Amino acid sequence: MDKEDLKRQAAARALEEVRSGMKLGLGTGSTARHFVELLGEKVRGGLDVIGVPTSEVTRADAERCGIRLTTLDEIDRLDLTVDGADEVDTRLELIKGGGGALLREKIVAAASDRMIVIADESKWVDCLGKFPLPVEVIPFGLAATRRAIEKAFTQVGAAGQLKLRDGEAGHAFVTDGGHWIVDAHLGRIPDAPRLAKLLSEIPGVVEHGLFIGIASTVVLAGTEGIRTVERA
Ligand SMILES: O=C[C@H](O)[C@H](O)[C@H](O)COP(=O)(O)O
Repeated sequence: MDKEDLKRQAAARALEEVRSGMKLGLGTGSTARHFVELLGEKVRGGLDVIGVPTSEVTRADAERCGIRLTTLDEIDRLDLTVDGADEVDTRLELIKGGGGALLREKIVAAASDRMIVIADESKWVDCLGKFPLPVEVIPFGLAATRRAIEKAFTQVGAAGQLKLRDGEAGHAFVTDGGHWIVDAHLGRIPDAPRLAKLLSEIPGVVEHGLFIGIASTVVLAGTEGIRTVERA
């Protein structure tokens, strides 16, 4: 069984939580794409749901799958967001943003009554940080923002290289929101909740990939089967 099979299994389990009439947040990434595709099959079979996509890529996938879409300007709350993660720790805190969608993902997840994270077992970690932490920034004053981010790392006892994410043709990667991303190769994040707070206070930081206190449930698919972990 390869990793894509595991991702699809996790997505299928999350789909069991979806009922007609639900307003859904549709995540971004390869695991969330399995959920969107499986949801599309159910929609074509008569399931009546509406979704808010967390990226332009997911919008295109959802439209291709025939899922009705709306925005958070049209509806105020979502019943459930289903999304992937780059890392999930034992407290269900997350690193997200490996695909650059963290800002819209966090806005949508925060507007949802529940967030189910779907992942293959490789995403489950004891301590966040081995995956580089994405930090979404604006280009203006970037050197000052980088210095402030590095100071925040020091304050939580973390350290590592901060790298501007490359896009196409040698330009910086640009998010759906028109911002840039710096990835922090920290290795370990000793106090993720405190780092999240410190990063959020930096003027040039638009958002960061630490999702603290947001995920309700994680569905992990592994070679031994599927495990569901609820936030304590
Ligand atoms: O920006 C991308 C999102 O945060 C994804 O949910 C995350 O990177 C996980 O993606 P994948 O399911 O492809 O590992």
